[in-house]
Amino acid sequence: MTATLIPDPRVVQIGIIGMGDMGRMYARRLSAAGWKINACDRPERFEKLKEEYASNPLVNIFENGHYVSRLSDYIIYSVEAENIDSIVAMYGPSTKVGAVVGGQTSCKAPEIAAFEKHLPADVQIVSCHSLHGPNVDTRGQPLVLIQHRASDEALDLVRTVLACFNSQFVYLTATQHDKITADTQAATHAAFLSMGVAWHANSQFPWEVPRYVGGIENVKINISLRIFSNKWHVYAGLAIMNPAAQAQILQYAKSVTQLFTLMIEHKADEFRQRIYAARKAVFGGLPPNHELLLSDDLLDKFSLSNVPLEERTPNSHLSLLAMVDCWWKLGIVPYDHMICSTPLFRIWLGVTEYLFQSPGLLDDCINVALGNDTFRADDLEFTMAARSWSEIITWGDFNLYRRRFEATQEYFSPRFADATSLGNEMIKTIFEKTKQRRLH
Ligand SMILES: NC(=O)C1=CN([C@@H]2O[C@H](COP(=O)(O)OP(=O)(O)OC[C@H]3O[C@@H](n4cnc5c(N)ncnc54)[C@H](OP(=O)(O)O)[C@@H]3O)[C@@H](O)[C@H]2O)C=CC1
Ligand SMILES: O=C(O)C(=O)Cc1ccc(O)cc1
Repeated sequence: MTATLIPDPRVVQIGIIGMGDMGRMYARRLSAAGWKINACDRPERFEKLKEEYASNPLVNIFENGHYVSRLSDYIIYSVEAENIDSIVAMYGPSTKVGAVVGGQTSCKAPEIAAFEKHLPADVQIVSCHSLHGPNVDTRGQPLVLIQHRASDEALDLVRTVLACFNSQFVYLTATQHDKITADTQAATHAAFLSMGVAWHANSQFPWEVPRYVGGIENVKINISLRIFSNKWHVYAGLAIMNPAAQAQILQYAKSVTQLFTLMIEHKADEFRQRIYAARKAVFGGLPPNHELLLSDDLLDKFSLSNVPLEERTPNSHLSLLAMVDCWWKLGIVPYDHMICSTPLFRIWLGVTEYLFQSPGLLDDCINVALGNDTFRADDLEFTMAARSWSEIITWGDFNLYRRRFEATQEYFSPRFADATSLGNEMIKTIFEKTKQRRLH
């Protein structure tokens, strides 16, 4: 074992290239645990970043990734997925001899390809992915480690450094990672992105609208706003750069369109049979009388709305019916991926389970979908939004994705602070509640 691989904070230096939301979160937690950090963002941010970290003696800011790379024993690229190749091409050849390199991007195929292409042969590759956003408590959350081109000692180094997160390590190959995260994240994000765009298109702030009152509606609103408060490229990257994700978003849009068409054609039997078949495929394997992941009481606590609960209107829940239909059509059993799931996915699965497994609720929802026009205009906009996201992602158009995302982001931005703090509470409560089931 070389000296650079001794996992000792007095010897090992950690490099972080990209001091955005995730890079900063890593720098904060790792330096708090005593690790010495060398970090940079774009050269034009050098002075400001240096000033910002002046009071933290364990975080040394450098002008660019060359300086970070030549000094550090374990380097994490925490940059936009779209730019990973050009950034590794730039700084990779400056990597310290024998160092370990990894990345935080959400789709590993392009990241690993960039490492293989641009890193010197003596450099080892152990990649990582924290399966949660930067403001979530890292404790107990899945943290994927990918020992791609690396000795067991190199993996040990990464494990020792990241141990201070108290996350749950999940060991995968890059290919397994991309398949599983596509299954958990792609269609989940498509659903929430479509809700946001649909509300925007209808000029609604849903928390002001009486028909969006109640537990499930709270989740839709909080999570959708949470996604729109994040950076567009996080979602664009993992959807556009992961081919498995593209196929799933396409299927989600198809499920939404086909179910909506059956609704407006009043094809009640066909609609009902299809939903029941989807329920059997996705939830049929659960033991009888299993405990639900979520309850309405729990979800009612997290509301942005002042509208009284008594005014609750039953919803067609097209977004949720289509989610289960989509899982069924793709042969995905979402419970298989709990060990590698993000908070949003767990919540979304909890809500779908609640709708499909609470006695009577699914039939109420099917009846509303077929016979009640209250949500027709919303469902029409939702269908169009789902189709539009799917097209943008299929075309791989980052610019159009950004424009579509940022227009709706701006519309909702006044409520992001409230939605984020409520969303954090919701994630914390639901995380505690679902701990048992999550790990099985
Ligand atoms: N946010 C999240 O919830 C999660 C994100 N991820 C992934 O982690 C990665 C980082 O995400 P996040 O922190 O949210 O995104 P940010 O946009 O906040 O951070 C990326 C940072 O890298 C900077 N950067 C770009 N080019 C360079 C360069 N040449 N040298 C140094 N820095 C550079 C960016 O600058 P500029 O903005 O000017 O381009 C930006 O400050 C992404 O790949 C994302 O998909 C993974 C898990 C969760
Ligand atoms: O929980 C989610 O799905 C999020 O939206 C946060 C997120 C975004 C990107 C990732 O690669 C991992 C987590």
